[in-house]
Amino acid sequence: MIKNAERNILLLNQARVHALEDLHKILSEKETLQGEINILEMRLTEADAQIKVACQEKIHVELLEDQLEKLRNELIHRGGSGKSELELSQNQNKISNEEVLLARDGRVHSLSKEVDSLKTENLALKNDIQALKSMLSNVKNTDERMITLENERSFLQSSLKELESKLSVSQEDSSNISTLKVECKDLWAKVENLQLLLDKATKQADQAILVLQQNQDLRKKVDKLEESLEEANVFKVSSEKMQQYNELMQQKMKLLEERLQKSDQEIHSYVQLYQESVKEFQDTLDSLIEESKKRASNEPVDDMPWEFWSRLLLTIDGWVLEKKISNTDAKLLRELVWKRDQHICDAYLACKEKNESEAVSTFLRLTSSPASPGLYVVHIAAEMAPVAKVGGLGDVVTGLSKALQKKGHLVEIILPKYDCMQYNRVRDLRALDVTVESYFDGKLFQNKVWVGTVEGLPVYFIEPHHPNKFFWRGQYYGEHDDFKRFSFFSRAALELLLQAGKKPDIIHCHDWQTAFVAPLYWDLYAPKGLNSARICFTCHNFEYQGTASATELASCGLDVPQLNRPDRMQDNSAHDRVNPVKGAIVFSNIVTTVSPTYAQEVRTAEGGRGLHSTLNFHSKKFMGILNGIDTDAWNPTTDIFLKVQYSANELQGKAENKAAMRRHLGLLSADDQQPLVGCITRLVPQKGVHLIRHAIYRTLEMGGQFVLLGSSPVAHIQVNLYCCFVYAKANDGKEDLINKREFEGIANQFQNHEHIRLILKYDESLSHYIYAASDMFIIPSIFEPCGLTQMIAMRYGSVPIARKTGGLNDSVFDVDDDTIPHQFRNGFTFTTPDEQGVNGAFERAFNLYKNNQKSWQQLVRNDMNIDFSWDSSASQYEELYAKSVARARAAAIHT
Ligand SMILES: Nc1ncnc2c1ncn2[C@@H]1O[C@H](COP(=O)(O)OP(=O)(O)O)[C@@H](O)[C@H]1O
Repeated sequence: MIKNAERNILLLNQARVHALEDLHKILSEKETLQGEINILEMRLTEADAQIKVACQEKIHVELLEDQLEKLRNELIHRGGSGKSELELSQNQNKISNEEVLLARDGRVHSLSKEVDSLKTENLALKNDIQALKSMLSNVKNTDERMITLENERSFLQSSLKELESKLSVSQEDSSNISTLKVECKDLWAKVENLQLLLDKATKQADQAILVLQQNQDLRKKVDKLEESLEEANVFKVSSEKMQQYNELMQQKMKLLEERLQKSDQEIHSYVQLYQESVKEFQDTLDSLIEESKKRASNEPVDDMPWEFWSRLLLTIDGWVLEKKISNTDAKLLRELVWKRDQHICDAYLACKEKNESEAVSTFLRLTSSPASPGLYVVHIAAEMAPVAKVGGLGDVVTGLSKALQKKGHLVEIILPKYDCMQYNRVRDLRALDVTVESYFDGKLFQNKVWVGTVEGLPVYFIEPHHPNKFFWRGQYYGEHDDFKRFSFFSRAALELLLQAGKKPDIIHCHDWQTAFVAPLYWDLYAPKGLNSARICFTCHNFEYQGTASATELASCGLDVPQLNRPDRMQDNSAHDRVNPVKGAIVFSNIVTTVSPTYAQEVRTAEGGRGLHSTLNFHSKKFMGILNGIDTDAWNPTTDIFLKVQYSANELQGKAENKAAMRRHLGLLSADDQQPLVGCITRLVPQKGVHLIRHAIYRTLEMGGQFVLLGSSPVAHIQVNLYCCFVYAKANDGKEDLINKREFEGIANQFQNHEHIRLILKYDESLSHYIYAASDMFIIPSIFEPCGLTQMIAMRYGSVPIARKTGGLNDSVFDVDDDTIPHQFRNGFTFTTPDEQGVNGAFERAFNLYKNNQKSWQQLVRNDMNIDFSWDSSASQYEELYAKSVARARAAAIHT
């Protein structure tokens, strides 16, 4: 701004100098013209005087002519009476008349000549006057111009003064800013110091609480001892009373024993009844499952041409002849073909892209377990899209389950029944007529069990009847008792499986919230008979480990001294704390994370958040599988949230969504070719919030538009400072609060801006719309376990600009990276998470968009055609599950 102002002042000064020069010229011109006018006026007066003299002489001449005429007439008159005398005198007169006439003629002639010359001079003078008049009017015009120039000059001077004052104000501002920056730095340093102090204080407070608790326990014991001492004293005083008291006590004990027996009998009968109903429920379920399996396996596939079945038979025959399969296997396979069995049809279609030996083993799998074509997988999770979704975890649970279901496995999901769920996305929700009792804090609590389908998947919702109303909090996470809430849920979920007599092959738990399942399963539930399963644990983000004071683990019935050990659940950095994620790594059969690059990163000290040594120790069972996306839910050709559906072959629809969204958000929509950058994210430090902020300003500088849809993981973060503090302590939420506040500030700054819009909330439908409307999508994460937004963005034709980390490194490949084959290049990447990194990638993206629309459109089409479905990732999970189950079965046979 200062530079602009200075440039304007310079221009104004130049204009002022020019105007003054013009003024001087005009003034000198005016002076010379005035001189000329004066001379001409003098000459005019002279000419007027001459004209006057000439006129007088003319009058005189006319008088003379009259006299002459009169004389002539007299002569003629006299000539008639005395001619001879007269003739003489006449002749004399004639001579004298002639002389007079001659003289007169000469004068007349010279006079008329003079008159003529005067006339011509007069005429010339008139012309001169005319010319002078026109010059005079020109001069007047110049005068007017001069006046307007003068006005302009004064106006320019006033704006110059204004600019000068602005300049001084902005100079003051900039000096203020620099002092503010210095102050800010100081403040940050102070904040950091305070944080350190806070951490210390928190640790001390924790220790103090422990000591306090121990003190309280001791005090209770002392109180009890004192009480019993007093009692003993009282009883000592009167032994009679003591005897009576003993008798009374014995009677009471008898009564109590009788009542206990009765209630035991009652409970027993209730338990029996309950077990019967559970068994009934399980039987019906099993028969339904059996029935559906039978139906699935018995129902012939009718929509395949006979040619298909014949080709299949010939393939099998070929393999027998080539001795690739045994006769018995061939017989079984032929039978499946004759029955036009769905599984062999699926197997054949799945093998299309595979080589022959892979195809043979796929077919042989059908013959080895014809009765059970798939696995029984139960997911126990805290999120599931779209009913209960905070971030990617929800998407993964639904996407992976749907893909496994498509591959022929039986998949079920167990979720908490949150009050804030999207109930309209659950079909046929109903409460079962049974309740499941589960243990917590030394007591048993009832759990109501609800069932319904979500995206075609069977889901069980657990509603605990616990006085703390664990899932009636209006939000999913961020409560002070999250550790209790989710350890309770993990145990209740296993209880449901046990009491319903289910025999899953795989129990798949996710993130710290359901990580308790792994130790609970092996320590408590396998011994109780729920022992058919292998445990798979997926960590979607090692940032969140849910550590808590070791004593808290006892609430869900786990043995604290047994588990708070360095090789089990003890946190690697705080030995009085337990770490659920570490527990799940130790106790699970399969441990995965959500991308191969992230799997490598978390095995290093920088990336593992304290768990790298545990992961390295258990590396044999640990691997990274890149997430997919649910391509049904994220499909621009069918997406109901869009203004217009579109596909890679018909990109006009995308442009229409862009125009409609700009109108919807009140952004300027004059120029279709103005690039629109999108960003949809949780506003947490992991996502590179400072780089998102930078990207907003950079977009503006480069002539683009920016739309941010950002949510805070803690809904009440702005309003409830106390909760924030609690959350900050438990989950490092302090920075989230700062980020959220900062973005609120930026959102306000750009409230009515024509190129920027910041929407700070969670909005599923708007997210779809933004993916469709944007041309580019920024993901500048500091670290990113997998990231789904880059894949969704590409599916909607929005080209990603991403930092090379974690799953982004496994899914976004730079258009200018020569080490990557052309067909895989799909976006713009940068390595260092700083402003230069963002700028470089941004400039390349903007450059291609603005200068080479043809290539850009091709890139968009390529991105939209990439297969990000769960298909191949689900196959990897399938393989891990199958291997683990096979190992367990083999081990069972050997024992
Ligand atoms: N503010 C928001 N409104 C709607 N959806 C959001 C919002 N923020 C993130 N999402 C969605 O959450 C998912 C983010 O998944 P991912 O990229 O794995 O990040 P994370 O799980 O770390 O939040 C995507 O489906 C994205 O569309």
